[in-house]
Amino acid sequence: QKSKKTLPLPPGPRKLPLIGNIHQIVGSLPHHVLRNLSDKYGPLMHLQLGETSNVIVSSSEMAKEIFKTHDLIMSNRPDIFAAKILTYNNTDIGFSPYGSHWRNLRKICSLELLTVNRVRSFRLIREEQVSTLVKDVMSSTGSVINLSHKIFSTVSSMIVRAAFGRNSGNEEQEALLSIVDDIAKLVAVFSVADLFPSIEVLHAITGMKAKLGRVHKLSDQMLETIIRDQKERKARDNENDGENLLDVLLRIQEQKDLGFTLTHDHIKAVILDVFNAGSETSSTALEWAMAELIKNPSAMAKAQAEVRRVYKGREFVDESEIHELKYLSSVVKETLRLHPSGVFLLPRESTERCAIKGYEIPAKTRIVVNAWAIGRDPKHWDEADTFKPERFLDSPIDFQGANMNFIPFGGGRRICPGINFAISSIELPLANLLYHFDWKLPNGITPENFDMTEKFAASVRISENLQLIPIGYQP
Ligand code: HEM
Repeated sequence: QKSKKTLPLPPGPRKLPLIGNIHQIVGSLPHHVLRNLSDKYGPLMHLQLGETSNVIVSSSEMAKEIFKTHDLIMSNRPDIFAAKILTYNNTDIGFSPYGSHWRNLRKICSLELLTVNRVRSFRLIREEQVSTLVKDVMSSTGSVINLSHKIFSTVSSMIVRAAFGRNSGNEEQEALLSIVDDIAKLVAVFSVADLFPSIEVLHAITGMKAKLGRVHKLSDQMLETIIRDQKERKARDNENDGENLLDVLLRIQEQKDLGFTLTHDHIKAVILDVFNAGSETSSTALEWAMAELIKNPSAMAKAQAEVRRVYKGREFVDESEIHELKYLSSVVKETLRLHPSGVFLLPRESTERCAIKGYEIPAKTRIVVNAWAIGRDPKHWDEADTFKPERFLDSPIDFQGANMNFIPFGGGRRICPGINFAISSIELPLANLLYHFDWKLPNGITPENFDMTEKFAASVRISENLQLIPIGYQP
């Protein structure tokens, strides 16, 4: 829809001088706050937050306008101070401005780094980590365990090993994951200074600048050590145990016919992206899948019956038959519909003005898509708030962003390039947790009063850690 004359901005609540609508969005669960506001002002809503102009998208029809009709001019990311410092001046994939550098990195992802074959090549790593998880849980059968911790450590170990191979020691891994956790919190934190870009000194006054500088220095030192060690090891051992992600990037860097330069900093930025984009998101999804199955015993029984039938008599659920677990795969989809790991995906920024449904979207508007609200829209989902994996059983809806009612991985040009990686890291541990164990709630808690309250952190997680009792299952 092209129009020359300036149209009105999308509707939104009344704005106060200077702060605009900031006071209206403060609340513990911003995805709920924004959905409630959108119920009043519409699925394309304008909010002025300090100096920044924002459009909040809360329906699949409007998401289609962003990710399909206007995808080309909606594929930039806003400049976020924390991200800029931590991602080597936005030279990673996730925060890179739309342009040739970003295109080069995406090409590396789709041809080398995150291809189906590459993800498949990490099968052994996943199976080993999940086997460690099963043994660990088995040793506590009958007593209460903190399953959330075990899930996070399993998924992160899979990612660390895929990135750096088998040799990174436990201490190094712990230190790295703690930095990644700090980074996630710093980027997720609602930074007032980002809403007033003209007042640069705010970043220093709020203490953000110093904090970011410290974390960046630590993460940089750690990446330097890992890269140096890996180069030395390759030169020394000449081992050939399959390429990890860092190997791939170092090899590509050497290629002379690339047509662009992949610098040392770019490699660090991309590796950091894989951790930041991959570990918390996949762990959170797995945690919610277990929580929903505990809350819904009949879905749990169906998922367990399926995996116990397909893997009957086997000691371990490996990846050989995992594609046959149709119900399990629907459980993962239904989990991501109700609990997308990034409730607002990653913010976009328009590069040119455009018109959507008769409203003006000026250039440099931040576009925030409430994927959580879209996944629960009663206009498109029957019993929208109910966990019903069956709805995906005979449905063609996949993760690739073709159906705008289901966009946990985003859509358009900037859709998540790690979908295969993510789904493999969620399905295998889930299948094993269901095959080897029955699960009970402690202290007289029943599925009915099991608390599913959310908390807003780096991603939206279940408020309390999953405290559950595993009971070893013998076929
Ligand atoms: C359940 C797990 C995951 C979820 C829900 C998820 C979701 C997302 C979303 C919503 C975006 C923004 C897309 C957009 O702007 O339209 C994104 C971007 C991204 N994701 Fe994922 N992701 C997951 C796992 C992973 C994994 C495992 C990796 C890598 C191994 C990864 C790598 C990335 C990267 C590099 C980007 C930036 C893409 C760009 O800006 O061009 N993600 N992800």
